[in-house]
Order: sequence, then structure tokens, then C-alpha cells
Amino acid sequence: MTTSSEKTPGWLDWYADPSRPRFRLPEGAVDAHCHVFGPGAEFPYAPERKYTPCDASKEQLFALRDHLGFARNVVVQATCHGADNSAMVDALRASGGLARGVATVRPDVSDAELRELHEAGVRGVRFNFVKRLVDAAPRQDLLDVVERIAPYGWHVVVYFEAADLADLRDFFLSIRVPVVVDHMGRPDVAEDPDGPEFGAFLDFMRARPDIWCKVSCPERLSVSGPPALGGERSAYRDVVPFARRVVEEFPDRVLWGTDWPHPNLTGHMPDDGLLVDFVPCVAPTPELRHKLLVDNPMRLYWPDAG
Ligand SMILES: O=C(O)c1cc(C(=O)O)oc(=O)c1
Repeated sequence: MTTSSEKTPGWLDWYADPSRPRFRLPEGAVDAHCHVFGPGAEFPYAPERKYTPCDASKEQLFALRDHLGFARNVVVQATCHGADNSAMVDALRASGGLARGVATVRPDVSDAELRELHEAGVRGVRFNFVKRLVDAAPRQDLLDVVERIAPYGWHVVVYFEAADLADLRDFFLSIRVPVVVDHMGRPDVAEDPDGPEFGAFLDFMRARPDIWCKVSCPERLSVSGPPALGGERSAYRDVVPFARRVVEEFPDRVLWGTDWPHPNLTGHMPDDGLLVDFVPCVAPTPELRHKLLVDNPMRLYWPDAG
């Protein structure tokens, strides 16, 4: 429980004046992982949150979208808002159909609430297993949520640490709707991409054709790569072999997102323009980039569009 409304000490604010990416995003590109925070005065942060962020409004998110050259957003419910989806839903409703959402719901969510979320543009729920972000929810509760959302055609987004995959794998495989993994399951990029830890992740991806992966958050995963700051256009080199491996083996079920406003970064805050310049490093051909940025997110979030 966090009662203070003060921003968590050490927290870095999002980058205020991002550069324009040198890499031109393909037309119709989707930022498939980003958040809104509050503003806290309008959408208070959840009492059970583990951190208090800086505000990051829908207007600021949409301005970034336009500046970077994205056409659409997928707004993922951030843990600091708990299961109160109001800020995220408010962003979806204001987007004129250009944003879809991923919500957090409890097993006792009513059908009326689910219908309302669906109408607003929610297409999935998020299950979070990162201990610094949430207290663990009972797995049966999560399976009950799956039963509630399955009739809407939604998927489940999962966020976990690589070390926990062995314990979570069977549970994930028992989820009877598509599963989308946040941030590549947080590999330790100091390890060998051909080693057992990442091998276990790739093996998990192979277990079912409807397991997707966001090759996002190099700024979180990088150990040695230079940060996307100060004009650095080859940032996060140590993450590239991992992300590229996933993109090349599973080109039709990968997604990419900025993760703006980058919760819980304390070491450095990336220039989002330079972060976009990371994309061609992990998706080296125009065909792979089009799948990653346009075809795949459109199939998952806007299946009825054009
Ligand atoms: O690694 C993180 O700290 C983080 C946190 C959240 C959240 O608080 O929802 O979302 C993310 O995608 C990543």
C-alpha cells in the first residue's frame, strides 16, 4: 500500500523533448505498448500501488504518437492504477478509434463492465507476475478471469521475469485464449542468447501458435548497450540478438511498443525518438518491420479494419 502522493524517489520523468526518429515508421504503425498515468488529480492512483509515477496524460501520449509517426496506440493498464481502468478507458474514448486497451480486471467483474470495456476498445487483460510491481494473484482467480473474457475474443498479456518462466509455463499454457508476453519475458541479456534461459523462452513460444511476444523495452533490459540519449542511434546493442532472434523465428506474432512513459526507470530515461531508431536493428528488413509494426498489431487489435 502506498499512501504518499509524492512521486517515488529516484523516479525519472519521461523525456520531454524527444528527437524525430531517423527511421521512418511505415504508414499505419502501432505503438503496441504504452501507458497513461493519471493525471493523479483526475484519476487517482490505486491505494495498492507499489510506486507513485509522474503524471503522463492522454494528450501527452497522443502528441508523442504524432511526433514519432505512429498512427495508433495500444494503452496497457499500468499497475499504479490497479484494477481501476478509468484513465486508460478515458484515453481510448478520446482517441477517436485510434487506441485499443489492455485492462486489469478482478474475477468478480460484471458482464456490464466487460461490455463497457469492450465498447471502449479494450481487447485484453494483463496478468502481472513481477513481484516488485504487484502482489501475486491466486492462479485460480486468473483462470476465472480468462473464462469471463474469452467470450469477448480478448487475449491475456503476461509480464514476468525470465527466472519465473519455469514455474509459470504450465499455467500460461492452460490459458485458453491467446497469450502475449510483455518485454520478451525479461531475459538477462548478459547471458548467451543461445543459452538455456533464452532457449526456454523460445521453446515456450514454440509450444503454441497463439503465443505472441513484444520485443520491447530494450532500455529496461540492456546491461551494457549505450542508452538512447545524446544522439546515440545504435543504442542497447546487447538486447539486439535476443529481440532479433524472436522477430526472425516468429515474424507473425511479434509486437513493438515504446513503453512510454517508461515506469520505474531510475538509471536513464530514453529519448523516444532514438528508441524508435532501435526498431530496424531488431527487424532488419522492410517486410519484417511491416509485420512487427503494422500487420501484427492490426490483426490482434483492429481485426475488422480495412
Ligand atoms: O518494468 C516495469 O517497471 C513496468 C511496469 C509497468 C506497470 O507498472 O504497469 O508496466 C511495464 O510495462 C513495465
